[in-house]
Amino acid sequence: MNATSPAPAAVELVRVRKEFGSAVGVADVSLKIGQGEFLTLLGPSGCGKSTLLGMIAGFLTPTAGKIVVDGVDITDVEPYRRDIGMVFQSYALFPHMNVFDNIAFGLRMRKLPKADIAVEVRRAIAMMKLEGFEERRVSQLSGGQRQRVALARAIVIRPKVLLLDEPLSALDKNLRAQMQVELSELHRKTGLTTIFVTHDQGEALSLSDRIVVMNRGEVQQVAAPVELYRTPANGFVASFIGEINALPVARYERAGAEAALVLPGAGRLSAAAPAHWDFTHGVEVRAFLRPEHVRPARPGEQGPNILRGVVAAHIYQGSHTITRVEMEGLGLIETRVTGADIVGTHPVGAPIALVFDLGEAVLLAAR
Ligand SMILES: Nc1ncnc2c1ncn2[C@@H]1O[C@H](COP(=O)(O)OP(=O)(O)OP(=O)(O)O)[C@@H](O)[C@H]1O
Repeated sequence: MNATSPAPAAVELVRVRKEFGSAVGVADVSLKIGQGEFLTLLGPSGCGKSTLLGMIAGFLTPTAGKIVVDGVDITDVEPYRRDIGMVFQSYALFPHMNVFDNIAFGLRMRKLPKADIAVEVRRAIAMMKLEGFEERRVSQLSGGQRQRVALARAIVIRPKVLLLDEPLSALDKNLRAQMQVELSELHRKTGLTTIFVTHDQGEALSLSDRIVVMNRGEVQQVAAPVELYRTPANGFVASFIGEINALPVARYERAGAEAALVLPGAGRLSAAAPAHWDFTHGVEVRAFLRPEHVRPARPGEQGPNILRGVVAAHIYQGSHTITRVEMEGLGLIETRVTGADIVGTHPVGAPIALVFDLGEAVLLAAR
């Protein structure tokens, strides 16, 4: 899906706002969600994700603004009339009912004929791979199975929009990874417009067509995962998505095709300026550089962009090691190297030289 111009909007939020007394939970959010799009609301705790989702579902009334689904203003429509399926972290299933009855609940409320209910429930059961569990009580299921029942219950009504509020956060790491794949498959098979809430950036990056990064009730950036990772719009997004080194404010110098940063007390870094670095010579900028773009210098290596520091810590992560280096004028800088050799070659406290690949940095105007 295109990051800037989604297909015809399935959901449109127009200056949606929610105040709780004097506190602002969601501040004037406008957003178009494309038909069939998998859109994720991502942000730290308290940024307003659940409040925004609650307003789309109809559990919360906006203080101002409008919510439109398939061209119809539903701002004042009761939740159960919105044709929206919802799954929560806590499952919210009926523990005394069996799997079949849990999934059939929404269809019975809609007074569908019994035979149709059986057909639809069987379809949802097959889609969520729950065959054989129809008669089981929910209390006799594992966490992953319960979440699959919750998903089946949400999709069985053939909703216009599927809302998922941290549905995987109660699951352990392996099950979570497996359920991510299942969610992806479910989305592919149903083509349902999906709005997913998470504070887990890895989950957001792997599942979404587009991600909405929120902070303090406000949208910081809306973009496809790769675009968000490579070209974050501001310091908050840069620091929130993936690991990144935020360098101190520096002076930007430009001479022909070469750009340089003069970092007070640390030195100078330079690069062939990428085309999008259109800063004026002499302005103050901040550079953000991922750990994979900072590497230990080879023994005896000379050249530009090499700065020196002292190893502060190693964090061994299996396939790679994150090494933290204390650098004068820069503070702690992280480098990411394959394997664990660096732990032996550069023990904590040893001097180390790092090569900065400045051309890969995200550069933002310092304000
Ligand atoms: N019923 C309420 N009364 C007062 N303040 C509220 C209420 N619900 C939410 N808030 C506030 O609104 C802001 C947004 O909350 P919200 O639950 O939407 O955040 P979130 O991003 O979903 O967080 P989390 O990831 O922790 O669930 C927070 O500052 C929260 O304290």
